[in-house]
Amino acid sequence: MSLVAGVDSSTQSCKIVIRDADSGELVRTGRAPHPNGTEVHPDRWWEALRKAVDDAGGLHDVAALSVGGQQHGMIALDASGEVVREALLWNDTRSAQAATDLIGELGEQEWADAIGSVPVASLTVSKLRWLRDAEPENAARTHAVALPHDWLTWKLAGGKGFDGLVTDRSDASGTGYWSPASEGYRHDLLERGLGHSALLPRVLGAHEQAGTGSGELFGGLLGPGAGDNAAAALALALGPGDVAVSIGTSGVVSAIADAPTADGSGLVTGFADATGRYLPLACTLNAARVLDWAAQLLGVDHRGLAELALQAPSGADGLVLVPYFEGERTPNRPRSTAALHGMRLSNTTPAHIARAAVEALLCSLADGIDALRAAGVPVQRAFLIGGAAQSAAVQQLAPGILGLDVLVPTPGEYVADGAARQAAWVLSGRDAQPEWSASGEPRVLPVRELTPQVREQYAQVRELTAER
Ligand SMILES: Nc1ncnc2c1ncn2[C@@H]1O[C@H](COP(=O)(O)OP(=O)(O)O)[C@@H](O)[C@H]1O
Ligand SMILES: O=C(CO)[C@@H](O)[C@H](O)COP(=O)(O)O
Repeated sequence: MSLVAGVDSSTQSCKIVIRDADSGELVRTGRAPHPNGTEVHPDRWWEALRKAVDDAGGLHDVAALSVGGQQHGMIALDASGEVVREALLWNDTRSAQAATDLIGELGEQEWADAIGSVPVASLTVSKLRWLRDAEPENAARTHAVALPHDWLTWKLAGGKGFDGLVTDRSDASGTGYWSPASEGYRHDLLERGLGHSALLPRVLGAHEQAGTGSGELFGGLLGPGAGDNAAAALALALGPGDVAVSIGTSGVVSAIADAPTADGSGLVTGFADATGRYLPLACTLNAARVLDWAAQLLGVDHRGLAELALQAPSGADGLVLVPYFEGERTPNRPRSTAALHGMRLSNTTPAHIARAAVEALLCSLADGIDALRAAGVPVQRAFLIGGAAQSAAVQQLAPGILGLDVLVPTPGEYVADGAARQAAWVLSGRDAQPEWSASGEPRVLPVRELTPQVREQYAQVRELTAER
């Protein structure tokens, strides 16, 4: 029996799954937390990976490993491979003005045609422009630019020299200087951001080997890895009409497409997937943490929050939360704040507030699904994944608000699973992906009653927020 490992280095934690390479059967798992904040030294991610590996009982018997990770994070490396400054994460919005400047120079549709997406604060190219303008000395020292999953794969291989710095097309497509349509880097756009050229990771094919581990933490075969959403799509084996709805720190709706998208409105980012196809996606900054906020405010745990939310009526008697606590990316409102509308003495009970929080989260994801449809992506059913997908209230309200049958796969780490599946693919040396039979059938939650009034009252107040 050969074993493979998949890593999810996500915003809040590092998770690892170890599975049988042939059947996909789960053998063991591990996890470790990441520090809070939107500016993190990559060494903290390496430390968390080491702890997660320990927690999983080590990698001594693992033949191949791939890393999936949070997308877009800017890791600037100097000529000797040292990190120039803390990485700026996908949800750091200080680069909002830089994104606006980049759009002003080229135009929305021109960016979408060039790289599949219109720059927002999250994209790496906007963060590099911020670095150029705010920290010119750090920009000048930047010799190479990597993403979180590229850097961790490189560290596993020993972290020496730049020949081993590799990435895959899914994560490259979230940088803002790689074109899914032409499958190549746009060095001109990198230079437009950073102000000078820099070395970029080599983009590997979907199941191409990325070398071997150095032996310090892992000595087996390394896969190319993937952006987290592409890794989850690999694990779910999404088909036409399927949408993955991921509720982690980010709220993401994504689908597999056979052709690249170029949405000049900026609502849908036209990324690549981890199999050679495409992954149109809409991503919000406010998802699981909206429920974390509500639970903390009301002094309950997540089970208690779900119970409260299910006690209140649909629409929370007109109490509507606009959940832009962290600013927002989709729609692009980086300076926005959250707002609670329609407050009356009678509808501000804990149950109403809990209900408004869950409805706000689902309405913002439903807006993302509308944007996918408007970009020509067929949408028929939704797979619910990510930490907050386990909320009973989210599960119960999702079909009515999303207007779709919802499938809840067996609780698990779908990003890490997708990375493990990629590792098995690399290990097999075959062109076809491994057929894994081990994952159980998802639970189907059919649409019983549509609740369009919840989305209508949300749409009425969605624009009414103060700037930070
Ligand atoms: N039962 C639950 N109900 C609501 N939220 C939950 C539940 N379980 C976990 N979460 C939340 O999910 C988030 C972690 O999900 P995860 O997908 O791992 O995030 P990320 O990928 O961004 O690190 C946390 O904010 C956590 O509080
Ligand atoms: O920015 C995006 C997608 O474009 C996010 O999906 C990040 O990749 C972070 O994901 P989580 O850690 O929240 O799952």
